[in-house]
Amino acid sequence: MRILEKAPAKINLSLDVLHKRDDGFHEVKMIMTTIDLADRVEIRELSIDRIEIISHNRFVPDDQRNLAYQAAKILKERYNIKKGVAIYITKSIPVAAGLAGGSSDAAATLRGLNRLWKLGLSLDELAELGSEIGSDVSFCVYGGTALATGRGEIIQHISPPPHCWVVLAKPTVGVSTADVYKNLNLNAVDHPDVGGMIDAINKGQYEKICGLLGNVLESVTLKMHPEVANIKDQMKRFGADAVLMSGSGPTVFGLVQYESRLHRVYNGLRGFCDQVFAVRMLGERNILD
Ligand SMILES: C[C@](O)(CO)[C@H](O)COP(=O)(O)OP(=O)(O)OC[C@H]1O[C@@H](n2ccc(N)nc2=O)[C@H](O)[C@@H]1O
Ligand SMILES: Nc1ncnc2c1ncn2[C@@H]1O[C@H](COP(=O)(O)OP(=O)(O)OP(=O)(O)O)[C@@H](O)[C@H]1O
Repeated sequence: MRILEKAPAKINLSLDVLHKRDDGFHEVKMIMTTIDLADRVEIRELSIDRIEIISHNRFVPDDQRNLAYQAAKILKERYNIKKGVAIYITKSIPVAAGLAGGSSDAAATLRGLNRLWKLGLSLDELAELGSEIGSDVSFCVYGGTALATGRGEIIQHISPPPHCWVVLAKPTVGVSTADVYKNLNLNAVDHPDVGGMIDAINKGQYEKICGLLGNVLESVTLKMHPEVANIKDQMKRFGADAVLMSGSGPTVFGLVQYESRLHRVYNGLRGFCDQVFAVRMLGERNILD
C-alpha cells in the first residue's frame, strides 16, 4: 500500500512576539497561510518494523533528526504499531528557509500514517501530537489560514486572504530559528497590528493587508544578514505591492496582485537569488483533503 500527501509551505503575514515564557519558548501571535509550494511525501509499508527516510537531498537528514521520522515514531509509540514504513520526501520547499518545510513534511506524515494505519484520528488530535514535534507542525496539519498563538500551536482558523501572487526569494544564508528568538530584544521592536490584519483579511481588503504586513523577527535576522534587507529592497524596487520576511527567515516574500507585474518582480529577483518562486496563496481550509 502506498499513500501520497502534499506538504505545502507557509508564510507568516503577521508575526508578533509577546514575551519570553518560563519554558524558554516565546509567546507568539501570528497569522499563517499556506502557499502553493509543496514537498511530496510518499509513504510505503515495509515488511520489517523500521522507519526509513529517503530524500536524496544533502541538506535533509535521513535519520531520527528528520521531523517526518519523529512524526512516524510518535504515532508508532502512542498507538503501539509494530509495522515499518519507508517515507520518501521529494523536497521543493527550500530547507531552513522560514517556510516550515520540515514541519509540513511531519504534518503530512501524520496525516498519511493516520490513513495507512486506519487510526481514525481527527485533525485536532493530529495537530496536538504534531505540537510535540515543533511549534509550526500543528498549523501544517490543517493548512489554510489561521491565527496561531501560544508558542504557535494554538490554532484558530480565519478566512482566506484575497487571491494574489506571492514571489519568494531565499538568500543563501543559513538562519537558526533558536538563535533568532534568542537575540530578539522586545524593547526595540515595532509590534505589528495582528488584529487589524485579521480584520483586513476577513473583509478581503488587499491594500490594507499590504499595509499591515509585519514580523518582529526581522529586527534580528536583517541585522545578522544584511543580504536579507537587500533582497527586500530589490523586491520593492521591482514592483511588489508589499514585502516581508517569512518566519525567522531568511526567505523574503512579496505580494503581487496583477500577473502583468509578477514577471517583472520574478525575473528581477532571479538576478540576485538562486532560489526564486512565483506561487499562489492557498488560504482556503480543506485544501489538504
Ligand atoms: C518562526 C516560526 O517558524 C514562525 O512560524 C516559528 O515560531 C518557529 O517554529 P519551529 O521552527 O517549528 O520552532 P521549534 O522547532 O518549535 O523551536 C525551535 C526553537 O525556536 C525557539 N522558539 C520557537 C517557537 C517559539 N514560539 N518560541 C521560541 O523561542 C526555541 O528556542 C526553540 O528551541
Ligand atoms: N523533512 C525535513 N525537511 C527539511 N529539513 C528538515 C527535515 N527534517 C528535519 N530537518 C532539519 O530541520 C532544519 C530546518 O529545516 P526547515 O526547512 O524545516 O526550516 P524552516 O523552514 O526554517 O522551519 P520553520 O519555518 O518551521 O522555522 C534543517 O536544517 C534540517 O536539518
